[in-house]
Parts: sequence; structure tokens; C-alpha cells
Amino acid sequence: MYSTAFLDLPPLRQASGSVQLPGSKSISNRVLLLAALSEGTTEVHDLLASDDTRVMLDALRALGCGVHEAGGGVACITGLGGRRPASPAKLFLGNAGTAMRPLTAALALLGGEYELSGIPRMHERPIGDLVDALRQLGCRIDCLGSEGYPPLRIDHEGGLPPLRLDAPIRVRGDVSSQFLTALLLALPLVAQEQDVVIEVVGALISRPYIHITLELLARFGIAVRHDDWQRFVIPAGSQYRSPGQIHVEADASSASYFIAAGAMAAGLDGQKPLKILGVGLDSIQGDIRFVEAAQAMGARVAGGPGWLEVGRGAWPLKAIDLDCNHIPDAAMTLAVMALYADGVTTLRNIASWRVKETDRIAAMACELRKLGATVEEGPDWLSVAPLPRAADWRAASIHTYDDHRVAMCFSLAAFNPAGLPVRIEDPRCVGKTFPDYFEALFAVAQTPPERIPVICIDGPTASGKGTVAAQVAQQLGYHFLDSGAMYRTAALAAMRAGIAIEAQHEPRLAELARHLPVRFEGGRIWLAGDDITDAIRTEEAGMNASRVSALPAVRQALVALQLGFRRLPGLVADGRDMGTVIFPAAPLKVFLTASAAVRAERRHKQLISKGISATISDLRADLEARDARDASRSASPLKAAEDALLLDNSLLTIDEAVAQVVAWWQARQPF
Ligand SMILES: Nc1ncnc2c1ncn2[C@@H]1O[C@H](COP(=O)(O)OP(=O)(O)O)[C@@H](O)[C@H]1O
Ligand SMILES: Nc1ccn([C@H]2C[C@H](O)[C@@H](COP(=O)(O)OP(=O)(O)O)O2)c(=O)n1
Repeated sequence: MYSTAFLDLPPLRQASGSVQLPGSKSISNRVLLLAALSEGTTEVHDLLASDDTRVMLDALRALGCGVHEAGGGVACITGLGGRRPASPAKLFLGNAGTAMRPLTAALALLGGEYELSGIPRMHERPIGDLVDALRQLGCRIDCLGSEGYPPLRIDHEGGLPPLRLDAPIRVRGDVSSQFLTALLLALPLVAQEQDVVIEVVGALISRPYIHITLELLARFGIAVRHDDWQRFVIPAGSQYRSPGQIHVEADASSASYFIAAGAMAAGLDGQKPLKILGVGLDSIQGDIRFVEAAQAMGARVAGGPGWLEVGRGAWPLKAIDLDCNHIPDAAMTLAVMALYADGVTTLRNIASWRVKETDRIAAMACELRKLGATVEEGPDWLSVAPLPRAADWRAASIHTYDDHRVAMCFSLAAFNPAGLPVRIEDPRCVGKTFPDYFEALFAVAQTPPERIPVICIDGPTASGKGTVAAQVAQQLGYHFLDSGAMYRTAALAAMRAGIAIEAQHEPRLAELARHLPVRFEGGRIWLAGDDITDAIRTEEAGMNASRVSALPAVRQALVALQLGFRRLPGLVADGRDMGTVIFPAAPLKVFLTASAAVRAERRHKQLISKGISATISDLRADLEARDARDASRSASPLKAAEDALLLDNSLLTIDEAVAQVVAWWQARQPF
């Protein structure tokens, strides 16, 4: 997951390969609650690991359920099975509507004393209709802030009051279907002596989510009948029965971004369509019908149980005018696809967007306009006109409103024909449903290498290149290439193979370097099966690296390995010739220096902190010798590129040096 302040997506051109989607949030949290109410233990497979499931798991733990996270997407939940939950308890539910609503209903029916709260946005999301329905029944619930909104207090300390179950429970269905879902999940708790009837007041929106609820209730032994989605009957004698094991389907709404990417950019030039795994045409989720909307816009889609394949059909896409009540979440993706259509696209019946993670109609309109689109909005509709010419697109910094879906659907703007990058602010917000969304996108998206930005930081030894480059990479969410480590590894491999580092062995040394079995993984460096991270950091290894790096054939042998680091979304490369030889067209080159005295002192501190003894004067002599060799060799000598910016950081702290490089970078961005 990217936890950077922003993530810049380079312009993307194509999509290919396959993507495995994470489990559905809606299914994950419903299954967790049902498992928590059942007797016995339920092994939940493919559970989504996200912010919203995290708060649910924590809440279930606090309520006294057995929660064992076995790793690999498996959680074992031992349910209450008729026991009363731990009380009193305070539950923090973040911004997870799928936890707040059903837990409110379940706890109100179980008795006890509870406080349920969330982040500030959660306290702006209405829950009054559910609270009213539960109060009708006789439950005591107080809104601790504004009436009709969390935080809530459930107060049945003196025992559950008698519930009025003989009359139908009436709940509004036109604000959020989650209220009805909450009641359906919880009322089997009290459907013992008699049937419990729920009547929906007003039209039921987001019916597909109720379908998911009913399917999952059935898996847990509760057979709910309904008359045309307006009247639901939970039969007397209902009892939650754990199915033992249950698999969570992948999220059909998450599939929408890849279906869109496929429709826009896959299957071109004879390539295969984009394969999407984890959800297929047999899905129980309503958002799978996004496939039909994408097809109406021109996508070519094939699919089966648990998989889809999508490629571009019509291009430009075809504009549509669609009632989106059946796909409220996935429909946001259509709003961005509309930028690539042949006319105005109108999305209707989307009033529920206004009470989601943010006011999504307003948010989408505002951010689409930043890209240059003409957008109109109404209380429950949005219309988007495509950009007439590539030159009309603008590079935009997309505000994401702590809304995962805004972040994910705007990533599709990176396929723009103008070749402009797109900045996604606060990319971490995708953690709500798809923590590794951007990693998944980068794994299937392609763009010519020259469009992937590279920041080069070259300079003499101990100037702080590695430290500064790694931190800049971290701040921008870019990959990091420590090219010196490659020369150090090549030298170590030569020593281990018994090849002296001398010019006469140049061909053998180059052959060794060309097939170096080196892996860079999670900050560690491996040579074949050996962790050599520390072994290559000695002063001797540095001197050997300097010697091996003077051999032109060795340098040539390591070029492909270095170029391979230029991957989405970008790269920060540190070394001696990053800007002069390896990435000569890099958009930012920095030549980082510090005085020899300062560098010797820094290296001294660095070695002492690792328990290696050295004297400053020896170190200074060594580093001056190394600089002299690196700068005087004929092949790619250490020198500043002509277009490099010089940064002498003798008097700067690490943070100041990093801030300067990031500031130079920002100044070159179009946002
Ligand atoms: N601006 C700075 N101020 C103080 N110490 C620094 C600064 N930059 C780097 N250092 C320290 O100097 C040492 C050498 O830095 P390093 O990144 O290994 O240099 P290089 O990669 O250029 O050889 C490290 O211990 C690092 O923490
Ligand atoms: N791009 C590069 C990187 C390193 N080298 C050579 C020259 C250096 O003395 C050695 C070791 O580089 P490294 O960056 O790890 O060394 P320092 O950490 O700066 O001491 O490799 C190079 O020739 N070209």
C-alpha cells in the first residue's frame, strides 16, 4: 500500500496480463458478523484485509468472540452462539458503514451497554432510519452527537426491554439499503417464537446488496422470504448455523477499475485481453452488472465462474444514459470512462452517492472538471462530456476526500491521450477496500519506459546519495536503485569465485556480472541464496567495487539490470553515472556533494555505529583515493551531468537535503 502524501501516475498506454482481486468488503463484513452470531467456529477464507474489516475484527474481539487471524486471508471466528456479548464496550468503527449499521442492530437486540463511534465523517453519515426502526421495536438507543447520526449509545444495562415483534418493523429503503441489511442480519436473533416481518417504506435502493445479504443469511441457515423486495419475513425458530468454512468472493466493485482499464487499453495490437480473477459472471454481487454497462460503452467481455476477460471493443467508447441504481458503487467508474466516450454520458438515480464516504456527486464533478471535462450535476444525477481533443486534457492533482473509490476510479485518467500524468492525493485511502490497488494497477498497466520518471542522484562516496535517494523514493512512492550495490555485489561475487579484480580478467568478470544471480527484496540484497546486505557494506567491499567498476565490460554487463529498475510509477537512482550514462534523459538530475572532511566524518560515524572501528584520517585518505579513481577512469567517470543541479549538503541535515530534492522535483511537475 502507498502511504505517501500523493502518488503521481505517469501516463499509461496499455493494460495486459492478469490481476487477482481482493475479497469483497461487503461480503467480508457480513460474513464476519454472521460468524460472530453463530454457534461454533467459522473458517473464513479470502477475507479482505482492509481498514473496514480491521475495525470489524477488533469490534468482534472486544465483544468476546474468538478471533484468530491465521494469515493468508484466513480468519477463524468463534461465535457467541446465544451467549451475551461482553458489556459494557466501546467500539471504534472508523468509517466502516458495513460495521456500524449491522453491529448497531445486533447489539441493540442482544442487550448490554455499548458506545459505537467512528471517524468524523462517520458521524456525518445518517443512521436515523435504522435507529428509528430499532426504537419502534423497543430498543433504547441514543444519538450522542446530532440526532440521527453516530456516535450512538445502546443502553440495555438493566436487561433488554420487551420487544414489540408482532407488528411489522418499518424501515425506509430509499436512503441506504444498509439499514435493511442491518435488520435482516440481526433480527434472526429474536425470531424465535414468531415470524419477524420487515416492511420497506419507500422504494428500495441498492437492491443487489440486499440480495447479497439474503444469499449469505442462507449460507448461515437463515431462510428469509420476501415479497417483491418490499416485505421480508424471517421465520420463527431461526438459528444461525456456521457453514464451517466459507470463501469470500472478490469484490465486484473493485473489478470495475480493471474492467474499465481493459475496455480502454487491453487487447490492442494483437495482445490478449486483460484477465481478472476472483470474481466472475456467476457473482452474487450486484456490481457484477457493471459488466453490462461497460459492454454498452463498447467493452468486449468474456467470463465464467470466478474470472473475466476484458478488451477494447468500440473506440472511442460509446456514451450512455443509464439508471445506476443497481450498481451504485461501480457506477463511479463510468463517470471517468465517460471522458473517453463519443458523447455526453449521464448517470441517473445515484442519490445515494451523496451520503457515502463523501458527497460523491459533488466530488466526482469537481475532480472531473480539474481534468478539463464539462460536467453537470443534479440532486441524483451526473452528466459528463468527453474532452473533444487530446489537447483539452489537463494534468490534475485529484483530491480524494478519504474516499477509496474516488482514488481508484481517477487512476483511469492516466490513460489519457494527451500523455499527461495524474496526481492522486492521499493514495492510502484505498486501504478501505483494496490496499494494494495501485500495485495491482502497475502490474498490469504498461507505458513506454521513457514515460516513467527517473530522478538521478550522483556524487562522490559518503555524500549521502544513498540516504537521500532512498528517502526521496519513499516520499514519492518510487522504486529505488542503489547502483553502487550492484558493483559491490559484482566485486563480492568475483572474490567468492576466486577471480582477481584485474584488467586481464575483464572478460570473465563481465561474464560473471552479466549473469549475477542478485535479488533486491524488501531492503535486503541476495546473491543466489545468500543474504549479502551487510557483507557488501565494508570499506574493503567499497574499494573492490570501485576497482571492478573501472572495467568497461563490467559496466556494460550491468546496464540491463539497472534499466530494469525503471518501473511504474517511477525511480530514484543513486550512483556515479545515473544521469550521465544510464538515464541520460532523466527529468531531474542531482549531483550531491559534501566536503571531504564532512564525508570522512559521516563515514566514520556510520562505521562506528555498526561496531566497525576506523580512523577519520584513514577514511579520508581512502575516500579521496576512491573519488580519484572513480573520477579519472575512462568508462563513465564520476562527474556531474551537464544538466544536473548541484547540491552541496555539507551544512544540511538529511531532511533538508531530501526536502531540497523533492522541492526541485515538485517544481518540474505540471500540477
Ligand atoms: N546531510 C547529511 N547530514 C548528515 N549526515 C548525513 C547526511 N547525508 C547523509 N548522511 C549520513 O552520512 C552517511 C553516508 O551516507 P550514504 O547515504 O551512505 O552516502 P553515499 O551513498 O553517498 O555513500 C550515512 O550514515 C548518512 O546517514
Ligand atoms: N553508478 C555507479 C555506482 C557505483 N559505482 C562504483 C564506484 C563506487 O566507488 C563503488 C561503490 O559505490 P557506492 O555508491 O556503493 O559507494 P558509496 O556508498 O558511495 O561509498 O561502485 C560506479 O562506478 N557507478
